Amino acid sequence: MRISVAADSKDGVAERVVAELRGRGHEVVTHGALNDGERDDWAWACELAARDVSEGRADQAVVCCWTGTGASIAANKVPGVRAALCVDAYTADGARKWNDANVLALSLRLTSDVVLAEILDAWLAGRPSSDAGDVANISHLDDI
Ligand SMILES: O=C(CO)[C@H](O)[C@H](O)COP(=O)(O)O
Repeated sequence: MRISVAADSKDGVAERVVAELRGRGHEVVTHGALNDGERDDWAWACELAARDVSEGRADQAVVCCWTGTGASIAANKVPGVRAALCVDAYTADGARKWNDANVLALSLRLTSDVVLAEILDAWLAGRPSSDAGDVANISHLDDI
């Protein structure tokens, strides 16, 4: 897959996200602090990654900030994006299975290297279940 990754800092697991995805064979596009000289602004960088998904330049995105909250809020402002802040593999699996989430939000502070690998395994293996059809019940909010 082609996956956009945004972060407002290289702290924590930011660069590890990119390495883990590339190591799994994915094509990675980076935004924000992951690119030398680019803005280290979470709202700006995470919007870019989310727009890559909504405008078809990426299949999925991973958005990161220190807490993960701003990253998820910024991404969820973009129409067609369903960003889920995931703290463990169970949440990541549920986000794909039940919410058909297309953007993974992570906390750079909270996510350890080990948990990151578990989250990515679950996220990348996850497929929307029939329950994910409930997502249609919120799609009208994209127009607001
Ligand atoms: O977690 C975040 C937003 O949700 C940011 O990473 C945190 O606020 C730090 O940002 P800044 O370096 O701009 O103060």
